[in-house]
Amino acid sequence: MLRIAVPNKGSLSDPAVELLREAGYKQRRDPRELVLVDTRNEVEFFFLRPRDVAVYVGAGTVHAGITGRDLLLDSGAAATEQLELGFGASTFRYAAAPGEISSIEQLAGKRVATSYSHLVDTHLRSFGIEADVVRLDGAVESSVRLGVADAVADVVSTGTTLKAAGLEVFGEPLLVSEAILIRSDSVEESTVAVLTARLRGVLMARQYVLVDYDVPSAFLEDAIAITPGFEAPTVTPLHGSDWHAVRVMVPRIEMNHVMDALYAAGARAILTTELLAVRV
Ligand SMILES: Nc1ncnc2c1ncn2[C@@H]1O[C@H](COP(=O)(O)OP(=O)(O)OP(=O)(O)O)[C@@H](O)[C@H]1O
Ligand SMILES: O=P(O)(O)OC[C@H]1O[C@H](OP(=O)(O)OP(=O)(O)O)[C@H](O)[C@@H]1O
Ligand SMILES: [Mg+2]
Repeated sequence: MLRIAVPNKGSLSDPAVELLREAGYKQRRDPRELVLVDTRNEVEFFFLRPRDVAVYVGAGTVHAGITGRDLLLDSGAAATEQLELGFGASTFRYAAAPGEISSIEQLAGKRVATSYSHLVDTHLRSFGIEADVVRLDGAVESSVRLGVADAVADVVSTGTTLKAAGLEVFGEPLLVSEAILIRSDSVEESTVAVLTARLRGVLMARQYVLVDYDVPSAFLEDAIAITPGFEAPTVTPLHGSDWHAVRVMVPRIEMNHVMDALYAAGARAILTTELLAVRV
């Protein structure tokens, strides 16, 4: 049975559960449940701390998991990024009190507080900088005000937490992160092929809509130029008339522009439909 690790709390937990549910997997209703067996899909889900997901997957006792790229890199686990999941976006950045430290070089000899000590150690070493990395469990933004560190390295999403702590980012981001599906290095890629295809299918269904329209044959090529689709749109002649029906996938964010352009090009009966899941 395939074993999958899922964050049991924090910002990745709800979107991860929602994604798996949309992909047809049974998911827990009670946040206290730690294990859930989906017999229909032959999958066992383990709800673990976000930081521990990569550790279990790296050990190979769990085949795959959902975590953040930043957490995977910090763990140093023997696991590989398999698929970007389109949520939990963040950057990982250095920050300090304004005017105190404004470049990575100035961190030499200073104390840097973080919950991601491996990631920060590795980054500083790659710049040849010797600094004292202070490992904290969370809420690292308070460490400067409380005199435990001179700078922090932490997850930044909206920047609200940093601002409230009176800190400003400096230097280039250490990395750009988002939620990812990871696979243990000790399992074949084929082990997680169905899981990956299902998740990719949900992500595509979220990004695309299905557009149907009728168009006079004389304007068919103009309309197809507006909606080229992935490979080619499905084109069907309409019975007893000089019109064609077209069905094509369109990126959701372009949907309204595409409908306007199709109408202007002579298309009519333009319908847009939500997709539930996709395999391409
Ligand atoms: N405010 C946020 N917006 C988007 N993603 C975030 C945010 N905070 C954290 N993340 C992402 O979520 C993951 C960390 O999850 P989270 O902070 O929920 O777990 P944790 O810090 O291990 O647990 P906890 O905060 O409960 O101690 C990282 O991949 C991080 O990039
Ligand atoms: O840029 P923002 O939108 O303000 O979000 C970033 C904050 O979110 C995370 O904290 P979390 O809630 O996970 O608490 P933690 O520090 O205890 O992990 C992260 O560690 C930052 O503190
Ligand atoms: Mg956190």
